[in-house]
Amino acid sequence: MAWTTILSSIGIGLLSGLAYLANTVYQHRSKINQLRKQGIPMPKEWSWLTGHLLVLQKYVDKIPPDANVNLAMADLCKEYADTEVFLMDFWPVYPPLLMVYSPDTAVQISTKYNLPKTSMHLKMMKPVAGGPNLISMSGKEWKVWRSLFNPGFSAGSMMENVPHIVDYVNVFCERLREKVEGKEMFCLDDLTTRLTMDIIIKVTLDADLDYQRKENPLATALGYITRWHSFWDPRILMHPARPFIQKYNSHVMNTYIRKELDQRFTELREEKMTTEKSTPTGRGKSVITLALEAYIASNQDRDISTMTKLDSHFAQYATYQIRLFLFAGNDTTSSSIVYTYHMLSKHPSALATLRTEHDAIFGSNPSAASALLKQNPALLNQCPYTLAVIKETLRLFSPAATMRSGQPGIVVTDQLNNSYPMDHVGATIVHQAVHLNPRIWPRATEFLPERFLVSPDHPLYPNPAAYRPFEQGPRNCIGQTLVYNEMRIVLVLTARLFDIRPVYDEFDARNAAEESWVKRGLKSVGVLKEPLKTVNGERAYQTEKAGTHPADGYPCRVEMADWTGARA
Ligand code: HEM
Repeated sequence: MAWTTILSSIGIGLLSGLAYLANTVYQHRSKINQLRKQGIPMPKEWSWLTGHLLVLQKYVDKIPPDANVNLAMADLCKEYADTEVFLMDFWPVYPPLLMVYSPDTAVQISTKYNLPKTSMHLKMMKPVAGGPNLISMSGKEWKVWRSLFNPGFSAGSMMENVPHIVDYVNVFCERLREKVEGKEMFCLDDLTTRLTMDIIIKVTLDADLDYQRKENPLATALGYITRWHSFWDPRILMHPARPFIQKYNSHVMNTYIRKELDQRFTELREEKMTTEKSTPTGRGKSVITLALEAYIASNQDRDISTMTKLDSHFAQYATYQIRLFLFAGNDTTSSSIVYTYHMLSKHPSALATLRTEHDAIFGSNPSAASALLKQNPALLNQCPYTLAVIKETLRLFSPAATMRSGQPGIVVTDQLNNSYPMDHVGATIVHQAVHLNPRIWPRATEFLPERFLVSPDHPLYPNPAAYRPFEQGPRNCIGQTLVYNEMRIVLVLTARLFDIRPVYDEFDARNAAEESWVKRGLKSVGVLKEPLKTVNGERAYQTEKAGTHPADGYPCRVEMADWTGARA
């Protein structure tokens, strides 16, 4: 009797669970079905069970297994060239999203309505930041933290960082020289990631890690978190080891940052107690300093001598933001530096124009540029072609995108004036697609830095709404001035000294030679397939590794350049 009761209770529990699940699926999919009936453009292979998940998979299968999912999405976008907006039902993996690559619709989402972030943002960014952060926050909470950090990332503040960046780039040059001497093949991505890590840690924590020369627990922990992070790849997201690895490294990062916060707080407190000024002087506005100044300012009613330690809630939130800066400021910039070298190696005439510009601004001796930049950081602003090269690289290889939540009553329109109600759907602006939109960009796939230098009446002049590597509107990237400075300094100090070229053929041949005989045998009888190695003919495709690192870390060789330029 007791058994029958237990079994029937389990049965009823299971049935109720199934009924709840079926009802949730039905409720969700019927909303999409309704939009389908209203004629909202979307792939027709929609299913009540899987939505559009399998549709995207078809495109993912056409690119290498480690390629960035946005490259597959950009391919799918081409099928909606008339509207430049279509719906993808990714639920339950992601919310259903309008895929947008029309500049005008993008402006409505980012600027006109400034739609909030989705609940997925916190979920996706939590392993990286540890908790709520500038990327995931919305509304008032976001505004408070953003205004707190805006001055620290201002153009003026960033100019103050130029001398530090020059020092780190000089170490990067030394490392490149070692590679020249060693005549070895190496992964450029590793060197640039260490460089950008040194820079972002200096700007954020005011600390010198010298990570280009030696290991450091903070940088290593962030490296692990990044390697075990993905916005899409189920092989990483569902890996059973992932939560443990991330938890451990999260702890390492929190401990390190908390120690820095406490130490800097004690310094600021002592400084404040011994000076009359309310804000400390003599220290650059590093992110950590700004956060602490705000904390002290918000406690002005308290006697500073009684504030012996940081409020733990504040310290926790400040740690999340600092972790975000370290993540956001490292990988994206490092990949972008690699892609700039890649473009220059493919376009020798652009490289020559860039070098000529550097000769004109910094004189014919490349080694003199460091000292000149330190003396007068504003010289960076006299290099328009250098900036154009960077902008064009970021157009062709954008490392990010934006996702926003829907809102009841919001309706966006496409270029044909079709309406898209956003009551139940969010939106993603697909940067890789908007930047290659052939309706907007003449010769869209070509590397033409001059498009950023021509006057508005020139056919190449870009539509400002179509160029959005850092997004637009109030939620644009806080770090963009830092990125432009960093990348310009790297080019000024390296482009005339080194010739860097990719050596994927050599890398692939070496790997093939080292392949086990079992693998070779299985390939020869067709059991194992040779994996795809290019996307649209590009071997250095963007991968799923956070920050869209180039495939296989960009194997390359470097030689001293025989540029004589102005000296000739
Ligand atoms: C090439 C390098 C970079 C690119 C392409 C890039 C791109 C972007 C994009 C597209 C967004 C909007 C994301 C969204 O809407 O969800 C964003 C936001 C953000 N980025 Fe960057 N970023 C870069 C480097 C940096 C750096 C160096 C920092 C330094 C701290 C940084 C910090 C942030 C932060 C904090 C946000 C959130 C801003 C907010 O919502 O208020 N990024 N970035």
